[in-house]
Amino acid sequence: MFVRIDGKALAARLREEIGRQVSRLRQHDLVTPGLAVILVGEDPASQVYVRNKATQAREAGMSSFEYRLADSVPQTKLLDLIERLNRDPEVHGILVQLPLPPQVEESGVIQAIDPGKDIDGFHPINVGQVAIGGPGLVPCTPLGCLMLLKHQLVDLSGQHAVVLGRSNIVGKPMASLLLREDCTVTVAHSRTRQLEDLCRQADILVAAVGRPQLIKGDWIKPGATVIDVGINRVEAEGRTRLVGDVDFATASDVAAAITPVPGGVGPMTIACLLLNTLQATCHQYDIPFPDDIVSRAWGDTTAEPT
Ligand SMILES: Nc1nc2c(c(=O)[nH]1)N[C@@H](CN(C=O)c1ccc(C(=O)N[C@@H](CCC(=O)O)C(=O)O)cc1)CN2
Ligand SMILES: [Mg+2]
Repeated sequence: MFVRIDGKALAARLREEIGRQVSRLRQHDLVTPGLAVILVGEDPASQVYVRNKATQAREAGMSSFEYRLADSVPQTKLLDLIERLNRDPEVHGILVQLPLPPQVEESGVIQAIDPGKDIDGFHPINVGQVAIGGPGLVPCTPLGCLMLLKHQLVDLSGQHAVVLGRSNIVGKPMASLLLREDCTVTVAHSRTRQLEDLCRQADILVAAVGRPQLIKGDWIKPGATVIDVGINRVEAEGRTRLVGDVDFATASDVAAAITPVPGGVGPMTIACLLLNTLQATCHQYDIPFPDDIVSRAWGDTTAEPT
């Protein structure tokens, strides 16, 4: 039986459980987790994502601090703000929404964030921890993908996972996380030869290439589990529609399970951001982090954050 993996519903349940944990911290007068979000410029999609992050943080009982900077902001001003937030005791998680305008150098900005408050998990210290299987903050999109995979499959050991895309935000950390689950991992990208043949060998296919509906049903192994990370806006018949990197209609005839777009990975990204904020807060206050939070939310054996 084909399964449409309902990331939207699973993310809502996870956010509810995070909210319960936040109110537990607040009831005991321990701390109110605080999330600071920095947006540079006026990219319409980024504005929506930042608004959703702030709203969902408040709904979970967290404090939310939003900083909107002009598109032309000098790098030094952005770094000064990050430095101030690093020292602010009411802020436990900091993120800078990507993409950044061309005059701002992304890696310098990411490295300015205190690794303990880097709830995006983009700082080289957290990237390194994910790669060596150590403690640290895991990037939200691959963490959400892993949770959806474990919800669907429970045990990933021995599965051949093909990750399409090698970005620092999704492809590379996704490959590290799947290796930690004892998958056999292949990372493919724009220069990979015989891409279709490779995809057909995948028990697990994670598509993060940003090419609308590139992956058709005949690229997929029968019974595979497909995670679609793509968020592509396409114009059709005078309307804008959101589609993934996977052609859902043909893929659903072949795959066992697929995440839809919208309503799959995207909502999990923001739920995992709140989870990372809770984790960062607990760590900063030496409060035990409730390791079973995902299974509490979903009532199953799904992956726990690391
Ligand atoms: N600092 C960061 N920047 C960016 C990240 C990130 O994780 N950290 N990821 C993306 C954008 N992103 C979060 O920031 C994000 C993208 C999409 C969604 C989402 O819920 N999508 C919905 C559809 C929404 C729509 O209509 O556009 C869905 O898939 O159902 C959430 C978060 C790049 N930048
Ligand atoms: Mg690529």
